[in-house]
Amino acid sequence: MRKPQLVKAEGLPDRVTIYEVGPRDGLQNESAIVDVAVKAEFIRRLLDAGLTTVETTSFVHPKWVPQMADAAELLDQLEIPDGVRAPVLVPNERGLDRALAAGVREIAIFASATETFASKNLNSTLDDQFAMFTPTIQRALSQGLSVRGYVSMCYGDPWEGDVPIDQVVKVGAQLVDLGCHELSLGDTIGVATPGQVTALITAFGAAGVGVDKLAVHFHDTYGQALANTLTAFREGVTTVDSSAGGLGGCPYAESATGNLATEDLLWQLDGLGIHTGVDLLKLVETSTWMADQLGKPSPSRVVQALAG
Ligand SMILES: CC(C)(COP(=O)([O-])OP(=O)([O-])OC[C@H]1O[C@@H](n2cnc3c(N)ncnc32)[C@H](O)[C@@H]1OP(=O)([O-])[O-])[C@@H](O)C(=O)NCCC(=O)NCCSC(=O)C[C@@](C)(O)CC(=O)[O-]
Repeated sequence: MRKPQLVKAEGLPDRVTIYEVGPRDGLQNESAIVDVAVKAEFIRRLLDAGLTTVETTSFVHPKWVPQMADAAELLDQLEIPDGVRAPVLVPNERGLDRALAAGVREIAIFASATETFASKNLNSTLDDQFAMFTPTIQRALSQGLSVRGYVSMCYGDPWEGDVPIDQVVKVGAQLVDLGCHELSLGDTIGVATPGQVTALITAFGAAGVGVDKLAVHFHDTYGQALANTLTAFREGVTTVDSSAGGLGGCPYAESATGNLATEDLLWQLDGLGIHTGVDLLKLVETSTWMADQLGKPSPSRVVQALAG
């Protein structure tokens, strides 16, 4: 299999953690509901490819996202090896109850930076969403779980347009204050450009949330995801969300397309000599297998170039 030529560049980290979201962010957006056994096999293959952080599913209301209704059954079919992080998305205390019953050790809370998306995605408001998150995070922490926080619509919102940077920072800083160990900045509809990325990371730094706490999460709607990710690395971020095969989207933001593909990210990181511990060939095989299961080709450019 072809590999990128290794040429290092200045000002980049030596290693990066890939936070794989394909089984959750990817499969939540498939119109057909994927069989639970296929989901479990997908996750096993991702782990076998060397990914050590895989967001497996979500404990949201099954009527809101029927694709994730099998969360408990899926976790029951998985054995998570020592040293692997397998977080799940949880919006509220009911979701936390279900996650705890399934033996989960890490959850991810997801907040909106805009009023409209808080209403559409959480049936809440910008302020009231914290009435849901606060007791959920507090109880999760008291049970020894670690909690990641997402902020969605950081760089643009399909209904409200530009999103004030202060509004994003306010929501994110509140999540960190509540005890989130990591904050993932979501470009939910894939509109960000590199200048925005630098500005947002800088604004978080000024608010006391340093790059050691930040992760980036780009959708690739306008083809900017890799440029944005590289910008974030140059700013000192070392955790990046991506989705095997470029699966993804958000059912409550119609203009959201697939996430940054993990293979496209890996091609760049391997070329730059940045360590991830992930085997590109195995990942391409996994995404090709998953594309067969879904009956449609992977949107990842690297999967398309290397498969077959
Ligand atoms: C937040 C809610 C639950 C509010 O939904 P709601 O209808 O306002 O909930 P409620 O609190 O009023 O409760 C109504 C009923 O739902 C039940 N209920 C309540 N919660 C749960 C639960 N967790 N699991 C199961 N059942 C639940 C609850 O028990 C009650 O049952 P009843 O008493 O009527 O029998 C709903 O809006 C929801 O589930 N939203 C999730 C939407 C979602 O999953 N979106 C995709 C993920 S976000 C994303 O993709 C973006 C991200 C993270 O990737 C980053 C980026 O790209 O930006």
